[in-house]
Formats: sequence, structure tokens, C-alpha cells
Amino acid sequence: MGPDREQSAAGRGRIDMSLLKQCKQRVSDVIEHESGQLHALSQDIWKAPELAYQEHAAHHLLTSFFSSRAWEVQAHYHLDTAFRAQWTSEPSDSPRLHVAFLCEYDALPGLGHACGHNLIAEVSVAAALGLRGALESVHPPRQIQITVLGTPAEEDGGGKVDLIKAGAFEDMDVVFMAHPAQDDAAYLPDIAVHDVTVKYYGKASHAAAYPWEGINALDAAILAYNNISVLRQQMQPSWRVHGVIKHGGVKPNIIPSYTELEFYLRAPSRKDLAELQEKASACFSAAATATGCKVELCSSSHDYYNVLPNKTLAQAYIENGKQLGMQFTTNDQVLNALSGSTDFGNVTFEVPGIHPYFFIGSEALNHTEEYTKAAGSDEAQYYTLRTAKSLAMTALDVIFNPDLLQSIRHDWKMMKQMEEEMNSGIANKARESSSGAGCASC
Ligand SMILES: NCCCC(=O)N[C@@H](CCCN)C(=O)O
Repeated sequence: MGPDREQSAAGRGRIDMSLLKQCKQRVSDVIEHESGQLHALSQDIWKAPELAYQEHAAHHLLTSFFSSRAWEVQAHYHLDTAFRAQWTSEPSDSPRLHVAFLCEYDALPGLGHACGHNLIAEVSVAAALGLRGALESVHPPRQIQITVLGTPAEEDGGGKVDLIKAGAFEDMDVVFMAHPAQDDAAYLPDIAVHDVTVKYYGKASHAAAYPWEGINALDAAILAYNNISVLRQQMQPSWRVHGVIKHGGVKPNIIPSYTELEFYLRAPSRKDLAELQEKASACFSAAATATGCKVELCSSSHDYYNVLPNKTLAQAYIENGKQLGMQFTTNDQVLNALSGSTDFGNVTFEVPGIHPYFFIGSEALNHTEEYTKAAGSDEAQYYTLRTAKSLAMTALDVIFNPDLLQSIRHDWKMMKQMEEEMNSGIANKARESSSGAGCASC
């Protein structure tokens, strides 16, 4: 066996290493060739930030981009601002392999693209173009379908969960995306999240003349906020609860008759999240009892699940990234920090996938004005395209090495089984502690 033709570990297939290398080079060339168009696409998304489920301009930009490059595009795919663009290589005798790249393109209220979702879209578009270009230049070992899935509403709502329910992931083998951060990391722990809106209904009254006639909904909101602060000391260190007051009353001389808060509850597993949810619900109800208000808890329609890591995919991504000059963080504080939550977590319970984080040339932190600036900077481009190359090269490894795919599937099954055993029996408990279903006004 020559150095360029290695037998795969299980001895079932041979990997044509020189072809794989040639394809990886082609990925880089195609992405470099398209860099101007990719930058323009990401700039156009960045300049007109849109909130969850309202990403109409981004949807139009992305679907037009793929239509003009002869991809088969399904606009408004199950959701107004979702889309699916696909390309399939020539048929072959072996079964088709379906890889998908996920785009996000929603922004944050008041801050614009402070989480760099314009760059997430760019990474996936670039990776898909690069991969297609590489596969068009050779005869791949099997028929390949590449899908770019436009997934709206990551910051609020969970478009991927809607798309899972619509069956969008059912025929996919491996899914890829990457998220802007401060470091390159193949995996950072994204934890489960439950969003809840808390509404207090009291009774208005003149605050000086006859306050005793009123029922103070602002007092309930403040007590709820403080109850949660007190709970925090007894929470697991890996749990997070944070909230804002969205309505706090209208005028000092009117006893507030209505207040509204929004909280995010987070924990590393759905099992812990159910426990946290019960404790937080008790805090919200206690505030209502103390003030005589009525309380309504409205859960958002989708909880996000924790992201299941896939060590085989992560390792392949790291190897490709290193070849491209990435310096993956070894800082334990970063690797073990809780990086938030994502609806990609739910996707990892459906299909094996990878959600690496990437440096964008700035120390700025996500969800700040500084990060918005960094996500729109020229400097971010180099890192964004490098990430796209590494993702596409990892997809090539999956395509050319059947043992790798088998190992990815094995990792996924093990992780999923472990999680599902841990989570068994929580479904009803979690439902009971949130009155979302009975919340007519949400
Ligand atoms: N780790 C991914 C970062 C993206 C992000 O910030 N997502 C939001 C999602 C909130 C959904 N309620 C987050 O706050 O973690």
C-alpha cells in the first residue's frame, strides 16, 4: 500500500489520500475565489439586522445567492424565513450520503449582529460552495447530497426546533455549523434553556389617596426577582437564571396593575433543567401569594437542549483546523465555561453534528456593541473563511472515510443513549411546573 492509499482502520475500504488532499486544496481554492461575494453577502446581512422569525431580507439575500449559482432552492421552507438549498452529485451504486450546513441570520434587539450570525451564515455558505466545488472536480466515492439549511430564530424562539418538527433533518447524515466566539474550540458546553414569561395581575388604585384599594403587581415582580436572587445561592454552580422586567407599571401615582418579567433558566441537562424549573416556579408563585396578585407563567414554545458533543467529528475538525493554522484553545476556563445555549442542541439529538466556535480577530465578547463591530469588520473575514474551509474539509473526511462516519454514528448513539437514560421520566415533571399550555394570553 502506497503512502497515498491507506487502508481504513476496519480494513473495509481504501481511502484515496491523494484524491482527498486534492479535494481539500480545491475547497480552499473555491472559497478564496468566492471570498469577495461571501464577504458582500455577510456584510449585507450585517448591515440590516433582523430579529427572530423576521429575517426577510437575509432570507432573500441567501436564497438569491444560491439560486444564482444553480442550487435547487426551496424558499420559505416550512417557515417564512427558513430555506433549503441543495445540490446532489452524480448517482452512484453506493447509498447517498447527505451532509448539511446550517445558517443562522437573526440579530439581537438594540445591538444588531452582536452574536455574529451574519458570519455563521457566511461560514455555512462558504463551506457548501467549497465542498461542492471539490466534489465536482472528482468522482466522489458515493453520491453526495449537500444541503444548506437556513434556520431562523436562534436568539429567540428556536427555528431549528420548528424545522425538526417539520421533518427537515430526517434524511441527513451529518450536520455542520460554526459559531463566532473569542477562541477556536471544536466544542464548548452549550446548555439547556427554558424561557419563561411571568405575568402578574394586580389592581390599579391612586397610590397616595387610597393605596389600600390596590394590588401591587410591581411588588410581585420585585419579590419574584429577589426570590430568584435568593435561590441562586442554593443553585448548582452550572445552573443559570437571569431575567429582565419588561413591564414595570406606568406611573408612580398609579398602583401597577400589571407587570411582566422574562427569565431564562439554564442547566447542563434537561433533567437538571426540570428541577430548576420547579424551583423557579415556586419563586414566581410565592411572589403572587405575598402580594395577592394573580400570576401566569408562559413558557416559550421550545426548550433548547444541551449540545451533544461528538468526539470523532471534533477530532477531525481539529486536525483540519490545525492544518489551516488554527490554534485551538487549551484554556480550561474557556473549555469548561458555559457558553450559553443554542437550538443546535436539539439538532444533535436528531442527527450527529458539530458546532465549533471560532475566533474572529477580536477580544470583544458576544452580545456587546463591540462584538457587533467585530462581526462586521474586514478582519473577521480571514477567520470566518478559515473556519468554513475546516468544516468543508471535515465533511470531505466523512465522505472519503467510511470508518470515520461509522465512528461518528457510534459516538452519537452512545451520547444520545446516555442522555436519554438520564432524562427518562422528566418529561411530565417539567410540563407540570410550567403552565405554558394553559396560558391563553401568550
Ligand atoms: N452559545 C450560543 C450563543 C448564541 C446565544 O446567545 N443564544 C442564546 C439563545 C437564547 C434562547 N432563549 C443564548 O442566550 O444562549
